[in-house]
Amino acid sequence: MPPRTPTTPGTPTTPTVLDRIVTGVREDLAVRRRAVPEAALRDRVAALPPARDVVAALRRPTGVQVVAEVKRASPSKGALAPIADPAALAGAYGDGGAAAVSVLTEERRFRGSLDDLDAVRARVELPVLRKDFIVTHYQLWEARAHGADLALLIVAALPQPELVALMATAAELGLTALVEVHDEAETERALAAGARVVGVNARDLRTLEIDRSVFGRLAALLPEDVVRIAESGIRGPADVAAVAARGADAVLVGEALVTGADGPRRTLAALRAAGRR
Ligand SMILES: O=P(O)(O)OC[C@@H](O)[C@@H](O)c1c[nH]c2ccccc12
Repeated sequence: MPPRTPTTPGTPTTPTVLDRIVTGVREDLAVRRRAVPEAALRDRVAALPPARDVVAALRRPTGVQVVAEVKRASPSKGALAPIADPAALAGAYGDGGAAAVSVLTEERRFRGSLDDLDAVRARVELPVLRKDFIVTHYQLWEARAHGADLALLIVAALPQPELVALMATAAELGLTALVEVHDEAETERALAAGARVVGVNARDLRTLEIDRSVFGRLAALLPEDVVRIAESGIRGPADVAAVAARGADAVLVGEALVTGADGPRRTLAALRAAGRR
C-alpha cells in the first residue's frame, strides 16, 4: 500500500493504528484471494436470495434500535470475551430484540472471521453487518457471499474515488453500505458519495480515543432521510438516552454487550428501554 500523503510535502508520516490494521487486512486478503477466486464468490452470490431491507429495520418510530456486535477483542481493549459460540450469542441478541447483528470479521486485532459471519447468518433472520476494513471490491463480494446484508465502509480508510466505487459495487450486490465517519470532512464525503446509512464513530481510528460529543455534532449535518447510527463507547442506558436526544436512529454496541455482567439479553433490554420513544 502506498504511504499516506504527507500534509507537508517531504514530511514522512507515521502510520496510524488504522493504517497498520489495513496493512494486515490486505495481507490476509491476498491469501484468501488465492484460495477463493472472485468468480467462485460470484457463483455463490448468484445462488443466494436477495439481501434484507436494512433501512426499515434500523429506523423505527418506536425508539432507538440496537445493532448488537459479536466482538472478541479490540485494539484498544485487547481481549473482551472468548465467544466460543458466535451463533448462540447472535441468537441471544435476536431474543433480546436487536434490530441487526454486527459481526467483526477482521482477524488480527478483533479475532473475528468469515466463519463467524457464516455461523451468525445461519442462526438469525435479522440483517447482518460485515464489520471489517473493506478496501477492495473482493471484500464486498465476500461479505455478500457469506450472507451479509450490510457492509461497513470506513471513510477514513478510503480515498473518495474508492469510496464511490465501493458504494456502487455494494449497491449492485444489494448490500447496504454503512458509511462510517468521525469528523465533518468525512461526513461531507459520505454524503457526496450518496450514503443513506451513516455511522458516526465516537472512536477515532487513528488514535483509538473516544469522544462522545462527536455524534451530536455530526448528526446535525445529516439530512433527515439519512439513517443515523451512533457507534462505539455506548456503555449503558444513559449513553443511549444521550444519542437518542440527538436524533440517533440506532446504536452499534459491542463491548457493553459481550462483557456485561447481566448477559446479552438483559443488557440489550436495558439499552432498548433507554431509547424508547
Ligand atoms: O465495543 P463498542 O465500544 O460498543 O463499539 C462497537 C463498534 O462501534 C466498534 O466495534 C467499531 C466501530 N467502528 C469500527 C470499525 C472497525 C472496527 C470496529 C469498529
